[in-house]
Amino acid sequence: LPPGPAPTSWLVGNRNQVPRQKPWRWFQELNNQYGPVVYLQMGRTPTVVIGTAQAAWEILEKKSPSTSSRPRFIMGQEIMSNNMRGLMAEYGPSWRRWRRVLHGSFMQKASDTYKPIQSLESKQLMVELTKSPKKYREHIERYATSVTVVITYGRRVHDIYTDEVVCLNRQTQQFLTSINIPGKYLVESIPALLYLPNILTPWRTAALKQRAIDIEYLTRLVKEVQTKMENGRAPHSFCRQLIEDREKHEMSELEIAYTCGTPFGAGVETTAGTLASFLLACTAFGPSFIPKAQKELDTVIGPDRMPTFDDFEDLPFIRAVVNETLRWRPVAVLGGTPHASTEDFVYDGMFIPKGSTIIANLWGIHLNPTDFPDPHRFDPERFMSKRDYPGPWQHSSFGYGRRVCPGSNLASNSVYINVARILWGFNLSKARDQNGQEIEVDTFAYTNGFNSVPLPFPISITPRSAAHLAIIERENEAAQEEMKTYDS
Ligand code: HEM
Repeated sequence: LPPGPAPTSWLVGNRNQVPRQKPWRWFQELNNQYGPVVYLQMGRTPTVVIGTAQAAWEILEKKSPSTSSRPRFIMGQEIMSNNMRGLMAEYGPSWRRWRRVLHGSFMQKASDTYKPIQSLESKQLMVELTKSPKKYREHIERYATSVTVVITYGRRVHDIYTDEVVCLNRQTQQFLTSINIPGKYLVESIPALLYLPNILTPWRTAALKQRAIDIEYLTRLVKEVQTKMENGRAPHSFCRQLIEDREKHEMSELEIAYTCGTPFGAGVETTAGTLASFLLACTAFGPSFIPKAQKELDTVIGPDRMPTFDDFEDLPFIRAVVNETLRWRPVAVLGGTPHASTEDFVYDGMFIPKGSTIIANLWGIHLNPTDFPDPHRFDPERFMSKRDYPGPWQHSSFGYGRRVCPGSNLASNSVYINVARILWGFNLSKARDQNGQEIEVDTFAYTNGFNSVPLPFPISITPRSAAHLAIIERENEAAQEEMKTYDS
């Protein structure tokens, strides 16, 4: 077996040693102490923590036929979701069908068809940042949410606090996060408890209640799209596509409903959190990279128009800023949902048993000084030349193997277009207090959740010039006209 700390007891193994707060830091320490692959015993489940890009690539990419399943999530997947959420599904025919559908709608070429709405929503984000810069967090969340809901159901989101779809989805995600905490429920370690009657299992009741709420609103949203299709008023959307291709994919109405819930669950907090990290990096490290970024933008774009997707190839430094943002503070800090092995195998002389939970700790992988010297420093220059690093992106933000993030193109496009435009249009620096002193920010102040996103921080965001402001306003006016089609 790989090396690791001794378990504290036969029954719970190492479970009680795992810190409740930011366990990724402890995992990083273990990898520093024991090596790139560490073994833990979580209850009865063998668990492997990977701490380097190379080991993660070898295990999760090269051995992907045996390492692409998920651990059992009894509360979140089996009870609350009746095994309907593909993200937590075990590797098998039903996951494959779900994944094929997502590929068809989100990978490479398909994701290009969403660029127009990403561009339009980004123009609204720009104008919102001019009007109420202190509410930057609300604005980037509205951007990420509205793009997701337009793509999924063909309708916009104007207010993230009152929109019904957003509130219901948020409740679902919060419930899911609150029950998917390792060690919280005994039934996760002793599945035989599932056979007890309902009266003896009160933990089941709340999860079943949430399941009923989810089924009601997820199916209602699909029916709304169906009605719009019948009336000839449904813009193109993921949901409409699924309804049209229903027979080809052999999906039930409920499967369509849950599949449509996927982009919200996986794509909103990740995208908004990454953009928040970008703004935090601007606040903490701005003078070291913003001048170079703005010089590139001024040379290639100039002050008379905003950057677009067509400028992507001509903006190498902006692309480097995007990659560095994804590396510097990986939002899916533990590599997203863990993988699970479906066969015994040997890696570098170490035995990995079938049924192991495998965690690719992105905190350790991205903050490994061998691959990224001075790793906590935000430095886009790392991405200006090709380095010896496994995989297509030179970072590991989107995970590995057959489970690699199917929304990676959509997400990268959102990060690119907003990073390019925000750097083009705004001066970004530390906010100042009443005495005119700069307010320092803490680049480690992040949430403890499944996704780790920056806690609120102050930042100064002001238009670079009157000319930039005029273009931001003009572009937004035209964008609002174009987006009306999603409001009917
Ligand atoms: C910056 C934004 C994003 C980041 C950093 C990110 C990262 C990740 C990571 C690390 C995984 C786990 C991969 C693995 O298991 O090895 C994942 C899975 C996933 N992501 Fe993303 N993601 C982002 C945005 C999105 C978006 C916009 C979507 C919308 C379609 C999406 C959909 C998914 C789905 C469905 C999975 C589960 C795949 C499966 O289990 O087969 N993600 N993502």
